[in-house]
Amino acid sequence: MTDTLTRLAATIDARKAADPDSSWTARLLAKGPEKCAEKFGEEAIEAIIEATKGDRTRLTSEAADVLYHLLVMLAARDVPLGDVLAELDRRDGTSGIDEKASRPKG
Ligand SMILES: N=c1c2ncn([C@@H]3O[C@H](COP(=O)(O)OP(=O)(O)OP(=O)(O)O)[C@@H](O)[C@H]3O)c2ncn1[C@@H]1O[C@H](COP(=O)(O)O)[C@@H](O)[C@H]1O
Repeated sequence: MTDTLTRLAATIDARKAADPDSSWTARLLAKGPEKCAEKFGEEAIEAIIEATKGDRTRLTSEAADVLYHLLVMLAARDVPLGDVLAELDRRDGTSGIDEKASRPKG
């Protein structure tokens, strides 16, 4: 899973210098980070719709779209996937319930 995402992130990074006529990623990146973020939001909503309906096949496909567009959005803002994975590693073993309870009240 991580290998797949790392490979895809590297492909997306390489597309920063590609021709928008031959690469969908390059075309998306050329539209700017705001458009990439908007596109990610659209894909997330499509995944939400399929999750709500309960169609596992369509949800799988939409989830793949979400992950691809998440990586494009991160690339558009020069946030390395490695930083996100490191943040997940940092959280590993900390229950969300415990983390929430430890937040300052107010
Ligand atoms: N994983 C993907 C990937 N997932 C989705 N898409 C494209 O994202 C686009 C989404 O377009 P739309 O907005 O029309 O999507 P949609 O939601 O399906 O369409 P509607 O419901 O809105 O009609 C489609 O053209 C998909 O083909 C992707 N394009 C590229 N990749 C990966 O990126 C690599 C590089 O691609 P290029 O940059 O095109 O060389 C590829 O080898 C793939 O590994």
